Amino acid sequence: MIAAPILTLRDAARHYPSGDTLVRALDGVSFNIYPGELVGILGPSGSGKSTLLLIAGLLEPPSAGEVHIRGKCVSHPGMDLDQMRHFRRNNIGFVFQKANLIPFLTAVENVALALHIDDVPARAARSYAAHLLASLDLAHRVDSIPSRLSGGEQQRVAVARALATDPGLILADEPTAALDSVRGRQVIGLFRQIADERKAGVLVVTHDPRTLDLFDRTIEMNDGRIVG
Ligand SMILES: Nc1ncnc2c1ncn2[C@@H]1O[C@H](COP(=O)(O)OP(=O)(O)OP(=O)(O)O)[C@@H](O)[C@H]1O
Repeated sequence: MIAAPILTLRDAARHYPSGDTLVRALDGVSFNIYPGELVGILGPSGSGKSTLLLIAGLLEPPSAGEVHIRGKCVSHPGMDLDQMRHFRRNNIGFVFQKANLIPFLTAVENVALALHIDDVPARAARSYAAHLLASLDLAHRVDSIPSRLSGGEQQRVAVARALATDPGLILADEPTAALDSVRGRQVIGLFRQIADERKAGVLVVTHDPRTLDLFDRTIEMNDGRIVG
């Protein structure tokens, strides 16, 4: 039996007014992401990749169309923003180009913070955060502040933070752009492992052709549409 999709976009569009015209940043996009899949989003600058992540990540409602998570409609043009925030916090982890860690907190504190927001008691949050960091080969770095970590280590802490609430869906916007090829491959390798072991769906915007062999498939964008 084929598993149900974790994420579905159905004719999703996002338009921005610009003077007298409308910029069609996303122009009617439909696809499914299944649990355990690692999918790359490719396309030239301005093709709509980041907009697609904004809509799929429930950070903005679409101008038209729907977003479903595990078969439930969680975003459409009239959707309540508080409800979208609720679905986002319970289902989605984000990783960005820069790790954006809080500079005066240690690695373990940065990860545990994601759990404090969900009212997990401090000791349990710290213990789970340390466990997550250890699973990403950062056991020796739990008490280091970000400036003592390499770029690759900082990005692995950001991945641990994204995993803290055990989301079924991970969205990443150019997570390897600031890393050398070896560290970039490690980060995509980590996403591969997360998809395989946690059965999360992982969607990664990437310009990095060196890691494409690690993906199950790619979605190619141009002018706000899927072209391949
Ligand atoms: N808030 C906004 N207001 C107006 N236009 C926007 C807005 N956000 C995006 N756009 C436009 O929508 C189009 C798609 O932008 P988007 O950032 O999604 O592309 P991208 O493929 O992620 O580009 P890049 O690879 O350069 O990050 C572009 O023409 C952009 O200028």
